[in-house]
Amino acid sequence: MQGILLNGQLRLHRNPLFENIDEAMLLWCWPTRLSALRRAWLQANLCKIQEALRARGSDIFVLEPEALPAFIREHQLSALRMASPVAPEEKALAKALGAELAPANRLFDHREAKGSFSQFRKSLKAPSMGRLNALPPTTPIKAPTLTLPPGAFRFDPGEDAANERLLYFRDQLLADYHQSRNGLLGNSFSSQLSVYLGEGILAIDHVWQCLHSAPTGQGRDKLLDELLWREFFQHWLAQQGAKAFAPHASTQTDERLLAWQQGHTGLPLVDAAMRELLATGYISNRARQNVASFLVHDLKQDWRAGADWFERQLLDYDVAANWGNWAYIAGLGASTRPIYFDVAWQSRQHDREASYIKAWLPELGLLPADTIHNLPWLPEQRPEGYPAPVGMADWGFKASDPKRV
Ligand SMILES: Cc1cc2nc3c(=O)[nH]c(=O)nc-3n(C[C@H](O)[C@H](O)[C@H](O)COP(=O)(O)OP(=O)(O)OC[C@H]3O[C@@H](n4cnc5c(N)ncnc54)[C@H](O)[C@@H]3O)c2cc1C
Repeated sequence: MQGILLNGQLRLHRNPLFENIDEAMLLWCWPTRLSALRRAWLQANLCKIQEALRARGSDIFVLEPEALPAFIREHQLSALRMASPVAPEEKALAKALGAELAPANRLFDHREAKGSFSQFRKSLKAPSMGRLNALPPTTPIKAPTLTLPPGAFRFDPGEDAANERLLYFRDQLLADYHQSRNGLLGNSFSSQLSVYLGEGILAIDHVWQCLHSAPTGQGRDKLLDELLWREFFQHWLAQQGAKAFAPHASTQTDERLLAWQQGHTGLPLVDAAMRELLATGYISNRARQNVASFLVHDLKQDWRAGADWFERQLLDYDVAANWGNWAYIAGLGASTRPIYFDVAWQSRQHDREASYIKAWLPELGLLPADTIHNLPWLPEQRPEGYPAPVGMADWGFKASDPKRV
């Protein structure tokens, strides 16, 4: 019998891994680097899919990665099918296991992504829509029952919840997305579909088709563009291979990395975002850009330490989107010019009333928004318990090297 590894394609519907297979052992392997929160989120999604698979006479075996070879031997699996990987580590694993590769959660097969995003975008025609409605194969042996982790998540787990969010976003939020997308606080400023796309709980072609079917407008066009950014990084990483993880000029990390990770840098926007990330496993794109730029360009820490931290924390972790965006900001990726986010300016621009900052940093609750944004503070303005800034490259930015945003 064959084995099917569901990593990256963790869903029942439109799953190319199920094509032309009636009986198979369905497997899923834990990633190696992840926080307790991300593990719990994945476990909640695995519980959902196990329930749905069992209702169809199938099941899922969840394994630690080192147990996979023994499992294959023990159950005498004749072959292993998995989604075509993009990152070198997963490619090596697929090769070692002699896996048969099925399409990954992408809109296009191999595309050139060597130049800029706009060049990539211009080269695209309409994405190919899979017409897959293969049923999951039956699994003859019952797997251990997975237990739902305690506690609630910011997002509802499972394929049904993912589809509900997709439709809600299309019908209620998409039209204004071009205006709301730089928001920081709440669940309405963007689609928040990344938490379902990361592990393939939603099929990307289904998402594309669904959002494309909405009335045309700036919100819809901007969102479709973002899906192409996702696509761009997938192809970029596949082409870069190990080069995508190359060190920067700075390979240092020091105690400021820990201050950044824990949200104790003394820069309110950065601290709010990093504490939100720790608490919920998700932050907005605007927040990600700011904290990444701050770590690399202001704190001069090794960009890979930041990407590695995000890898562990993000519920929506995606190897290509994460490492691709980090490299991009560091100036090592698709853009060779580093991108510098002026956190003080960004903070005023995107959190005018400081409501995001105050939501995550209650110790700043009594400070007027103007004071919060007027950085650097005088020592007497800093509330007790809130740290002094651990560093900012240049409070009054000179128009020198990195591109300022
Ligand atoms: C440093 C850094 C690390 C990131 N790490 C990840 C990651 O691990 N996983 C991840 O999915 N995204 C990552 N992103 C991209 C982006 O921040 C998230 O996709 C987005 O914030 C998720 O929220 P959303 O689904 O509401 O996005 P929306 O704004 O609603 O966008 C819709 C979808 O488009 C795609 N998308 C949007 N922006 C980008 C982008 N810049 N790059 C690639 N795809 C994009 C995502 O699939 C997203 O779900 C990262 C960005 C930065 C700057």
